[in-house]
Amino acid sequence: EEVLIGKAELEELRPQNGLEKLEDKLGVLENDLRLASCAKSFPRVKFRMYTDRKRVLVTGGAGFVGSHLVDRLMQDGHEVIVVDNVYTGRRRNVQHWIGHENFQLVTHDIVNPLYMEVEEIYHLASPASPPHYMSNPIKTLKTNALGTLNILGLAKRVKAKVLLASTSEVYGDPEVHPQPETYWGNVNPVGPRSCYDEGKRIAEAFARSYHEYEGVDVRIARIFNTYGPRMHMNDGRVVSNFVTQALSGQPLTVYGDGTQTRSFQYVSDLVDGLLALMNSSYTMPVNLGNPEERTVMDFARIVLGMTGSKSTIVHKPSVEDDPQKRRPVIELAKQVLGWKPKPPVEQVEELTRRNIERILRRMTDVKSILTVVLRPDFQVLMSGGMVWEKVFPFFGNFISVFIFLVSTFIRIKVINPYPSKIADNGVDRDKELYRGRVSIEEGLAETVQFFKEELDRSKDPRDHAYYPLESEQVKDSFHRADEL
Ligand SMILES: O=c1ccn([C@@H]2O[C@H](COP(=O)(O)OP(=O)(O)O[C@H]3OC[C@@H](O)[C@H](O)[C@H]3O)[C@@H](O)[C@H]2O)c(=O)[nH]1
Repeated sequence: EEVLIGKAELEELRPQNGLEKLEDKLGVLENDLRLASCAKSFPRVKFRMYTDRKRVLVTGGAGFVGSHLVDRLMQDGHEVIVVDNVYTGRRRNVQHWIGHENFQLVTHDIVNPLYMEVEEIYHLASPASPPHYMSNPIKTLKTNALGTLNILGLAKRVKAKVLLASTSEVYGDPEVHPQPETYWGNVNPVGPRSCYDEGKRIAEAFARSYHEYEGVDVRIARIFNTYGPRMHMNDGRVVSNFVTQALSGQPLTVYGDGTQTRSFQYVSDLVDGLLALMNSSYTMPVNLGNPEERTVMDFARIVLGMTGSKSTIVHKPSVEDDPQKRRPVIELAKQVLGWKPKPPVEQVEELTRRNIERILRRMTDVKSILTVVLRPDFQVLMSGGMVWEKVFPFFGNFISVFIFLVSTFIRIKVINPYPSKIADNGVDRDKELYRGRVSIEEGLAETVQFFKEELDRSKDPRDHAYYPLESEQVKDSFHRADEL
């Protein structure tokens, strides 16, 4: 009987025990869930062992070019330290990495020395837009001269490789066209642009001297006009000005007669070039730019066409010392880096290689065929008719042309003309990273979409985006902060 009672009691206890355990477990799960919902989700990064992971400093990493470079380094699994005074750069450009264990944002002005242990330095810090760098020429000179000195000093101490972001402006208003690296340039040393072009020229001279006399491993990139998402709306350069003006119905401001030329490269091409240069062993200057040259007037028309804007074009007085033509010779980059901006055909080949098998595998029923054919990259494939020729050897080309036309129409009219955009649900953080585009039109489409979102955001009173150049008081005190 005793045994029986014992059993009964045990039976009574068992479910209760089980329930308690279950409750405990639920509690733990609940907590996990709460933590998970608070936790920030980051774009995916490659995993690297610490032996294989580099510590990389990017000065100016919160800026337009810097932040795209940071994206690539982070995605590649490296540790990235951004040093930026967030003067013309913005926290928002790297917001999607803040809190990531591989990422650190340090607010610091490189005019003052800095001490940290790093293996590679991309030295991009400097205002780059003419109205910005002219707004305080002394500050611009100090950033490029003292700032570069500080960075080279740091590189020397910690034996880091350092890449200097120089500029096509070292060629001044060129008398040689297009410009090879061997051209010494035509710069006015006392003109309004001298703070920037002479600033960059002294930075190059510092870099070369540190290389020759101190053995610092240097790289020098002469960057030509670059555009893309994350340029600031009030940046003042031609791309951001024209696109913002076109989108808000303002007249496009062409300085002078608009016959001056520039060659525009999309930012992802530049990032490819910077990474290739760092990984090379070439220590002399290398041009990085897209040799496709256009007049400013042509560019205004392209922007009007792209945006479908009814804006007019007005002419403003020409800018003093404005270079009249600019186009890079990129033979050196091709030769020593194996780099050139990606032309459409190369991208198509790449897409073809990567996608053709996957696409064929997926086409099993009507729904899956539709899902696939509405993808923009698939449409690129379709135009060649390669896939359909494989499926239906005789009608292949007709089918491909038909599908291409219909799907392009649906994508543009019904779905979204700019498909790979920032995710608005905050789940797919990968989409915050901008991808390379296949032509100036597509690059511009990405840029236009970005500015559309910026314009909407700027109307939202909850947007606290802080931009020093827009506040007179901050601007003034900022300029005086390191007065000599
Ligand atoms: O609203 C505008 C802005 C600019 N422009 C013109 O468009 C051309 C391009 O001007 P941007 O201000 O975009 O750039 P710039 O080519 O003068 O300088 C650039 O050169 C290379 C980079 O290294 C530098 O960061 C950047 O200063 C100039 O001829 C300028 O006069 C306009 O016609 N209208």
